[in-house]
Amino acid sequence: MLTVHQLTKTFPNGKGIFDVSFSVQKGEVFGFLGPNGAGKSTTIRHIMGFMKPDQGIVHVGGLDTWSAQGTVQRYLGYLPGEIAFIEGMTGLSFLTFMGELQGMKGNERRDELIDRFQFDVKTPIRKMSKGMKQKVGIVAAFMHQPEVIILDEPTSGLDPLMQKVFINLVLEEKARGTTFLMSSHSFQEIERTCDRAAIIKDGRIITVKDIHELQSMQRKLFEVTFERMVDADAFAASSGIHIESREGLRVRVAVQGEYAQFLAAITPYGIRNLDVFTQSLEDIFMNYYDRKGTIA
Ligand SMILES: Nc1ncnc2c1ncn2[C@@H]1O[C@H](COP(=O)(O)OP(=O)(O)OP(=O)(O)O)[C@@H](O)[C@H]1O
Repeated sequence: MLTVHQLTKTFPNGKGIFDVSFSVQKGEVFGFLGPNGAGKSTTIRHIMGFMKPDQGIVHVGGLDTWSAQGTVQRYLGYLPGEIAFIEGMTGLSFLTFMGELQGMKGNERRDELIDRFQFDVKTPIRKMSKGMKQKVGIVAAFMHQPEVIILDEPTSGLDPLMQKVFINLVLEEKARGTTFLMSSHSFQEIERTCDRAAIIKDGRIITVKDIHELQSMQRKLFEVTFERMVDADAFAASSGIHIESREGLRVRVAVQGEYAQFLAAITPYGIRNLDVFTQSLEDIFMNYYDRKGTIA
């Protein structure tokens, strides 16, 4: 449904994207990850047909997004990283304007989405918080029910409740066969929605991974606070457990998949508290990259 083939764009300062290739199947949710300045937005702007590549091509539904810009736009929904709203508009006047551009028939879906995301459409956009503006942008990307939706950091600025509403909306659209490309920093969002994810660093794709493979690479850090110092000492001396750090009664253990072994190792002792920290998605990829030292 979406093919990015050997896409290259070099800016005058030497930065840009280089030989970027991946494809997204119909009904697939594809995550696009990478640190700041990695090239996510530049790739997305090419996918949208806003920039002419130096080399390479982007196809959506078999059409070249640069040369067939006008036609392709009708199949696409887009949430930019930073939305440029037109001065003086309210949420509703912006959505009406966008609906007309998209040739949208009927406002039922739009109004249903406004209702779900719970915001006052009559508020002037310049008076809206970042989160409210983001909600307007999400409604604009989804309301015309496009076949392909491109989202640049969709949940930035949304509170946890609204992040859930968003995730459910993506899953619902995915079930209807909508194709997604989504840049994100949130593991939860990627884990709950994506089938595969690519990471880009310094303008180059490092790897494309199935989400289950990604989950199995994820390390969790358990922080165990023991009741007694003697227990903490005994646990810290157990074999097969990877101790990250220790401060008195508090021991931090890194666990990657071997949960049963970890649970068996703490069971004999009195535990005052147990906390768990999840390694960020970027850390996983960065570790993977550092370990391999080569492009996978
Ligand atoms: N129009 C431009 N002119 C010159 N350099 C640019 C231009 N647009 C982007 N860049 C540079 O290209 C690189 C990739 O930028 P891009 O905005 O695509 O990154 P990103 O992955 O979206 O980052 P972020 O997570 O911060 O949004 C950066 O080094 C950026 O400074």
